[in-house]
Amino acid sequence: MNSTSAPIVEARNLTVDFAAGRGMIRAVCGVDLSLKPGETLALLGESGSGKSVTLRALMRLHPKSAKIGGTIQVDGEDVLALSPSALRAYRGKTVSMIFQDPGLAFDPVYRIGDQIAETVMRHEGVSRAEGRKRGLELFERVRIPSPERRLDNFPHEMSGGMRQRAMIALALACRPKVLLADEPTTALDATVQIQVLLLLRELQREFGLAIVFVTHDIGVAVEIADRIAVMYAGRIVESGACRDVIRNPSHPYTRGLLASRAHGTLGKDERLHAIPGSPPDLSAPPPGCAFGPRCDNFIETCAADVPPEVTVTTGHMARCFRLGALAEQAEPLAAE
Ligand SMILES: Nc1ncnc2c1ncn2[C@@H]1O[C@H](COP(=O)(O)OP(=O)(O)OP(=O)(O)O)[C@@H](O)[C@H]1O
Repeated sequence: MNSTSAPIVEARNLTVDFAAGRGMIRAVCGVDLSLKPGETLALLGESGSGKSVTLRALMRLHPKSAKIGGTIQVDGEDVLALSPSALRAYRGKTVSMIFQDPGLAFDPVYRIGDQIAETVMRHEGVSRAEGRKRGLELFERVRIPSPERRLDNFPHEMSGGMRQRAMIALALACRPKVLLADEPTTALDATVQIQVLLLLRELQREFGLAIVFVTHDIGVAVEIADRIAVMYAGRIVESGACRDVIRNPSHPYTRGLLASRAHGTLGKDERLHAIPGSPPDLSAPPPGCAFGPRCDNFIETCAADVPPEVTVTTGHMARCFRLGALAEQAEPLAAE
């Protein structure tokens, strides 16, 4: 990663609202994100915290009914102002996405090699043979065994781990600059998960990709990310370099995430049992700090206002009125 280069992804004061009954749900409230080429940012938080909605907004994949505010600049383009044709080029050539379920990326009735070739042909105007050649190179690169033969597979003919690799190949087919990853390893068993994370790290170095990686698993975030942004109820409540956030977790929610992780590997449904209570109903969020009702350090001020960003150390911030008091109680957490 080049620490002096300008950001390739920059979102400012991003908001996403959905109509819900007679009111609105604010799923993303004033998120700021900045990412340099070759850098990985993990968006970490429990279910419903707004991670996927944020990621989809960067891809402009939110439903038409959603109302989006703020600004998104990617590789110098104003993403929210792209015309339909510019948006088609943007998706694939500038930014690409991988999912937990490769079924979202592949059409089950076409051979995988044809789908990769079609994507390259559509974006780059090359011949089918060229598209196929790119597919073969990518299958070799993501280490799919017998790549020539595997290109002729239908998606259901591959194992879960192999389909995940094929989806990564498809996502990289047009050499994007930014990869958006929505829990791509969550459904895989632990060994395959590590292999896919290592592969993503290698590809990132090779292609200089910037990656935004959504996960509910702090262990996965530590494995893949340079920086971590912790989301709660649509806001980033803590962010910083991975080592700073892990060594000195400053928001009570981040501490809860780390404490729950310290109890062992958690399944998707049993995560975060260490934090009592559940996230707020976004159609009627509590006043002030949304984490307040679950927080052991709650004081009246917390219900009065949304906490501002407070600097913990350079490049590390948390949104909490109690940072000073918490720092005094801090015990080093050895989660690395
Ligand atoms: N199309 C939609 N219409 C209405 N509400 C939505 C829509 N998509 C998401 N939401 C709401 O936005 C909130 C944030 O959802 P989001 O999927 O971003 O959470 P997440 O942190 O990615 O969690 P998960 O890991 O479960 O996907 C949730 O309350 C969700 O119900």
